[in-house]
Amino acid sequence: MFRITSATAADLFDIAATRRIEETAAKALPPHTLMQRAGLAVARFAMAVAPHARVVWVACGPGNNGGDGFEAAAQLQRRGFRTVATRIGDDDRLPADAQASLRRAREAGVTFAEAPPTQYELAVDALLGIGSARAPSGAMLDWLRRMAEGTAPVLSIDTPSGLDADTGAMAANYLQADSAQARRICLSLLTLKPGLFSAHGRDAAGEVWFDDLGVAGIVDSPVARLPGLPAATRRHHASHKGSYGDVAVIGGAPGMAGAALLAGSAALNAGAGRVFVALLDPGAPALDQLRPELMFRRPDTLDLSGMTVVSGCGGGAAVGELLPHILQTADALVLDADALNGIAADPALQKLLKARSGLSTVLTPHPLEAARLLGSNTGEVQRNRLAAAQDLAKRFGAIVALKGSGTVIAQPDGTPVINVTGNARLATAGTGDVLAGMVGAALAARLAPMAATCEAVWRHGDLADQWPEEIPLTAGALAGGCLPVAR
Ligand SMILES: NC(=O)C1=CN([C@@H]2O[C@H](COP(=O)(O)OP(=O)(O)OC[C@H]3O[C@@H](n4cnc5c(N)ncnc54)[C@H](OP(=O)(O)O)[C@@H]3O)[C@@H](O)[C@H]2O)[C@@H](O)CC1
Ligand SMILES: [K+]
Repeated sequence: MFRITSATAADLFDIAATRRIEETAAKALPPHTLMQRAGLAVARFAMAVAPHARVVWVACGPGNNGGDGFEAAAQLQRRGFRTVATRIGDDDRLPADAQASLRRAREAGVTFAEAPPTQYELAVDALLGIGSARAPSGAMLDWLRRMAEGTAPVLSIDTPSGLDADTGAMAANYLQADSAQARRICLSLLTLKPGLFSAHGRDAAGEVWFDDLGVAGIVDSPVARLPGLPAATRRHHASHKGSYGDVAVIGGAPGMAGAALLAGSAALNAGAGRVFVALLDPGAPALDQLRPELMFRRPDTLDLSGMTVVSGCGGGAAVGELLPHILQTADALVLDADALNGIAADPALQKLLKARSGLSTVLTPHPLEAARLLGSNTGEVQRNRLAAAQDLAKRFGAIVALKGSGTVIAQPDGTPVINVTGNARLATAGTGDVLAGMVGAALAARLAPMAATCEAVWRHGDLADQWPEEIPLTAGALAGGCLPVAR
């Protein structure tokens, strides 16, 4: 059993694969073994989370997730914890494994109650796991709300109830209330699921822990993976600024120069050899006094053929006119914000983007920009972030970093990555420009496009995670805090 952190590299399996893995493992073991292991793992974990609990409330659902709950309740009761179970569902409709665990809970002396205890020190959510089929309602929803709004920690078995383990979508968001305050922990069993790390998954699951139930040697294909720590890249002593590449930031229409400067300064701090800034505002000053290293050029004077171009960044509609040239000549390319909107609105630009397939091209849309490129809407994108990012990557032959809670990095072929660094403090203007600049620097340093994007996204989120609480996180400060890709 271990905790998932930003350093964890791991495969993620969808519900279908998890069921296949469970079936194969169950066949190789005596009946009921997996559920007993699951219940024991949960009970041990519960004791570590709340060692002094006088009452543990276990809310059990009508399927095998509820079975894991009965089993955990039995184990806790046997270890001297007063355990109160509330349950949804009829005895005779329970799956066989769950029926066996229900009997064991009764034999162990677990208290079965109609309503939750008024006082408890730990709540165990065993209502729904990967079999969640619709929005929780009635007593189930009441209990989930009560847990979320209580002060005792909530331990979700396998998945938070009602969460789609494939997508992280929540059919009924019982966490939306401002009163939701409980510490949340999820113990994922057998496999780690992508929905725990994307969309609503992060908020619903809280801390994620994993127990493989002793089932090793999984042969199924993962649907995504957690990337783990970026590989450390060393700078050779005999290197020069040319070794780390040129980045050209093209953006900054009138009134938006700041976006381009943020991307430029992030690229510089992230280690690019030289950074050129081509502002689309003819009246913009040709020097940043605070960053004299940034070299200002007119967009039409830059030879993009040997450069990594970062485009978008406050480019407004003006960037659209330059995009045909950029798409056809940039050596490596990061497209963000206005560049993506320009492409979404123009089939000719889409054709030019597709024609770059095989070259280094990275798109960094937020969900609305992704929706425009896909011709769908934000709700649709958020309902299945993995699928949306993969669809975009395939459609345009590019690496796609779909930003948001659990940024998804997809490639045209190959397993996508879900990034686990970052937090809501990044939800402020300009942080996307900083990310685009960081990706640009990583591409300019000749990292492969997928690795460059994963690394930049990880570092960008990690900066926010390490940010001191008492210091405001602004995009400018974030750009200033970037560390070089290679050190
Ligand atoms: N077998 C084993 O040994 C092991 C099993 N494991 C555990 O099993 C879990 C998967 O079990 P599962 O397949 O039974 O699904 P589960 O999540 O319990 O729910 C299905 C039930 O809920 C019902 N239902 C659905 N939505 C509902 C709603 N909104 N409101 C009310 N009811 C709703 C649905 O009813 P129906 O849709 O048929 O009407 C059905 O009755 C997995 O997550 C893990 O915890 C692992 O520990 C490994 C060992
Ligand atoms: K659960």
